[in-house]
Amino acid sequence: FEFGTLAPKVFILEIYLLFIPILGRVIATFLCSGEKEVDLAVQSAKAAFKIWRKKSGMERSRILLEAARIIRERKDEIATVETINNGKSVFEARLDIDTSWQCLEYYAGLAASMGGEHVQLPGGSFGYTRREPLGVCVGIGAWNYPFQIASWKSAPALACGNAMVFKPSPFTPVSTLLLAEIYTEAGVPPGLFNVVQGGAATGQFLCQHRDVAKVSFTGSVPTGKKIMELASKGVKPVTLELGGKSPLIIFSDCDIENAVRGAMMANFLTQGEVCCNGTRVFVQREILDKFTEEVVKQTKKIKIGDPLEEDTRMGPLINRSHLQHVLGFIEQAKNEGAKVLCGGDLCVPEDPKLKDGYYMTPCVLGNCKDGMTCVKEEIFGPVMSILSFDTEAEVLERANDTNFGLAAGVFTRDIQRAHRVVAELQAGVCYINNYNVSPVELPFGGYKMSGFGRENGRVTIEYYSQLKTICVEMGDVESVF
Ligand SMILES: NC(=O)c1ccc[n+]([C@@H]2O[C@H](COP(=O)([O-])OP(=O)(O)OC[C@H]3O[C@@H](n4cnc5c(N)ncnc54)[C@H](O)[C@@H]3O)[C@@H](O)[C@H]2O)c1
Ligand SMILES: NCCCC=O
Repeated sequence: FEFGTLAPKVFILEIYLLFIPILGRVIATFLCSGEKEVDLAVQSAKAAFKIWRKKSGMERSRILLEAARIIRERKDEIATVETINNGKSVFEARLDIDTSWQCLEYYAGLAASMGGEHVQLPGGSFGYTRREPLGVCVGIGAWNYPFQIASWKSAPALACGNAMVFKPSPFTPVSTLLLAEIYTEAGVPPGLFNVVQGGAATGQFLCQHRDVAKVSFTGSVPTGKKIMELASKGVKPVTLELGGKSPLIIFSDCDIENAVRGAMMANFLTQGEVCCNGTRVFVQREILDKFTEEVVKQTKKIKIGDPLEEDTRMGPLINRSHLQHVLGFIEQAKNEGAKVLCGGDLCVPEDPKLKDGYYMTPCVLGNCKDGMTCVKEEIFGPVMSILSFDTEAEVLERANDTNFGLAAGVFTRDIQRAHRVVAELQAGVCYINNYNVSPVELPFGGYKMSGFGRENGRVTIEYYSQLKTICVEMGDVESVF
């Protein structure tokens, strides 16, 4: 809940109220970091960077492995904090924490093998390249995967020898502090991973800071554009992990049970508040009725309620205004001719203590058409839109008809068709016969307005390092003068 804004260059403290979505009430207030605090954080990261960059890859690797070990050991505690802060089921939060320590382990594994190449030149001369860190990197996160986002950004950054100042979303400020605590306990130099709290103004101070070498951002497209603009003023490289409206294509020759499970995974994790969700579900006409019937049946079975209970699979949305925003999309979908096949209502769980939380029933919309708002815009809530199609060529054209390009999925038993279709899909991450799995060994990121740069996978090393070329002369200088 943001109070006012901070005009650039004017130092006014903002106060944030921290709501707990499970109960719908304030559990804390905190002050945001202003220009002065941001500068202190960057300066302390800069001092830590001087020590860290001198360490060998093996030394950095050992510390990252120790941090990964501590995260594994504290998994339940971190997952509980994440659930209280975000509202996602604790079952799911534990999976997020798993991909977090796995990410640290993965980049610990790469840290020691980072290096350049040696090139022979005429006359015994030679050249070589060094892969060097960038300096102080900034991470800015969204509220849907707070701990995971901070881990996915900091692990490759630190493995490459950088320092990081991270700003979580003001809606979910807590779990990143645990990550900072863990890095410190694991042995990183003080200040190497700093956390500043706040909203847009704090984020702007970070992006504009002259000692910041790079900005890695996860959030919405409109904010991504602003960040790119700010960073361009200092010619700072940016990674943008932005929103999506991804297609999931279900061909009639698929294994229907798997396709239904895939569609559920593609739409209802974290209350549907997932960037890469496959919310445009294109189903081939021959199996439309059967698929729809089964998806609706499964959706109605999702247990909504206190996300700290083991068998809950859907908790509250992040806050009241977002809940209203999502319900507004459903109202508009009805007005535009979509049919609510299930859900889409406010939900008051039986437990009286949850009565003020931000719960809704997961929704499946039928009779959807390409031009409807629910099909075109990112809803970021538990709302699946089902569309029918007849041919492969037609569905490809329609699937790609969007400015977003984060993810896409296809379900079919025809292996040739599967690869032919994903080759044509304009999306950074494509799934064949599954959806929303995130192995950290594979790069993650978008095409088109869903952003650029990647997280995870070997390639991300290139987004957190720079290449130096050294040219060595073994003979005399042959001057042209
Ligand atoms: N592609 C991905 O990996 C990915 C992952 C998670 C979420 N997302 C996207 O994030 C969005 C939801 O998250 P959100 O509501 O937190 O997004 P948001 O853009 O509102 O905010 C994201 C972060 O940016 C900060 N911020 C806001 N304005 C800023 C500014 N002018 N300068 C600097 N920082 C600023 C916010 O405080 C927050 O920390 C969705 O669109 C979703 O698809 C993308
Ligand atoms: N598990 C990856 C989710 C990132 C997007 O919100």
